[in-house]
Amino acid sequence: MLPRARRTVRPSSLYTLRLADDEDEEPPPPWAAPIGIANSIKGLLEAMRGERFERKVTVLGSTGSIGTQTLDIVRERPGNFSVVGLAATGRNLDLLVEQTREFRPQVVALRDASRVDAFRDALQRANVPEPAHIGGGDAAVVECARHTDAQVVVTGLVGCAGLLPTVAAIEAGKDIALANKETLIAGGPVIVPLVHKHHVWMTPADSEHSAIFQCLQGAPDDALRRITLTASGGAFRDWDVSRLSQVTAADALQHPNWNMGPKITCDSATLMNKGLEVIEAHYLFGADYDDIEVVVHPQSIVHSAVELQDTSVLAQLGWPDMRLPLLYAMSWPHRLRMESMRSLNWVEVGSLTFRAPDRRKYPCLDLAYAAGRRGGTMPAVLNAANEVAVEMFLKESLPFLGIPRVIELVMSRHDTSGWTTEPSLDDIVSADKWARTMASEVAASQHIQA
Ligand SMILES: NC(=O)C1=CN([C@@H]2O[C@H](COP(=O)(O)OP(=O)(O)OC[C@H]3O[C@@H](n4cnc5c(N)ncnc54)[C@H](OP(=O)(O)O)[C@@H]3O)[C@@H](O)[C@H]2O)C=CC1
Ligand SMILES: CC(=O)[C@@H](O)[C@H](O)COP(=O)(O)O
Ligand SMILES: [Mn+2]
Repeated sequence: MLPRARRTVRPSSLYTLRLADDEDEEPPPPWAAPIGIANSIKGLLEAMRGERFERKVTVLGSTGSIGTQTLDIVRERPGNFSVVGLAATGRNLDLLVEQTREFRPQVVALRDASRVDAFRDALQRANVPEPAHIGGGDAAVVECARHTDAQVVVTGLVGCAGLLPTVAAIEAGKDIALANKETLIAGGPVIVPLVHKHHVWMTPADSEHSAIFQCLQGAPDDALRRITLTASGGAFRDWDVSRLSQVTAADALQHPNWNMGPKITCDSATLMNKGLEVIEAHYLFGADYDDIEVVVHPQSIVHSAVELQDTSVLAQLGWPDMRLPLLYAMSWPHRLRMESMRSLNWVEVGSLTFRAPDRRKYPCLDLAYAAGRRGGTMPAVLNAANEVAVEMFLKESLPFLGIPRVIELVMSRHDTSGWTTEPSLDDIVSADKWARTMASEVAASQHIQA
């Protein structure tokens, strides 16, 4: 058996990125190996060159929960951040116009091309100068993601729709502040090597992965022994499992601690969000699935923890406020002060409690572990089936308990002949497409609806 250190942190971990050797490249110099040294060198070089820390940012999903909080950061730290591009669907035109007025992006993309004319009209009515580029459709979102001037792309759009824009941004040499976890779940086998190839940084904005990332600063890259992801337990954490057959979308959207978009809020209620985060942690930190555990922590103050080889446990704490992980993802390795962010008050927090997740109540968690362990295109299939099932549940055309049933059936029908653990982007995109069709069919069946 391999020593534990070798099993837990593989060289494919994203944080050996610039340190990892491409096959035809020199192996990394010994000084480059520990993450802490690499971080301080990056920050030190900037300081030695007398550079002011400034980053040009593109925000994909600018009108959503992640997008608006990212722009709150830009608003509060204009000396450090400026906006190059904004992308949204075009559903919320007023907000997009207001963001264009305030942040003066060079490029705005509307996924719904039919909204472009209305956007131009609204800009004119509001006396807002037109950005240099306005585009519509999926291709425009991809163009926005790779627009020349941006250094960092914050991925705040929802679902696997983030995959191709993220690939384009990486290929264009942008650093990625990753909120859109579905992209890494589905595309991990392609995204991880691509990040290495293009020597970009992918910093996690998801609160748990940001916590892990923060705890690993300064640790040698073979130091990680185990990851503990904390879960709030979602809307139904205090509900008896017997009541879940009756719950509505409105019930599922009552998150106890976080104010987020509808899709992720529903994922929190099924614990699929945590399942997706297990797979996300696997790709980001190179940890084996056996070394990633989930605990329910109803207060959402401890955002996750790592155990190091010597059993020392490091955790990151803070109020449930996404601006902190977003700020760190955008400014790493710097630490910027935000006056609007409140210091943690230990006495106000009072007690921190932890318990094991009820696996009967949350079958999505085990489905995600199974998909992650299978690897290849199975996580893409899990994710796509979940996206379809959640959308149907939110439209009240699928019962809550139908969500895991749909996912399990679609996974069981995924053709694994000619199986590869290293699928291409095309393989992933077709698996995603197949799973969506299959999920819609399966979800309509009497057996699932019962
Ligand atoms: N919210 C949070 O606190 C957290 C979110 N995440 C992840 O971040 C991502 C975003 O979540 P959240 O902000 O809650 O979602 P929201 O639903 O609040 O916002 C989604 C945003 O993406 C836009 N959008 C959706 N699809 C597309 C597309 N195909 N092309 C361009 N823009 C698109 C929406 O535009 P429009 O407004 O026009 O519809 C909106 O601006 C998800 O992957 C989620 O899992 C991770 C951790 C925490
Ligand atoms: C804020 C964030 O990162 C979310 O992913 C959050 O973790 C959701 O809460 P749950 O712990 O309920 O999934
Ligand atoms: Mn999270």
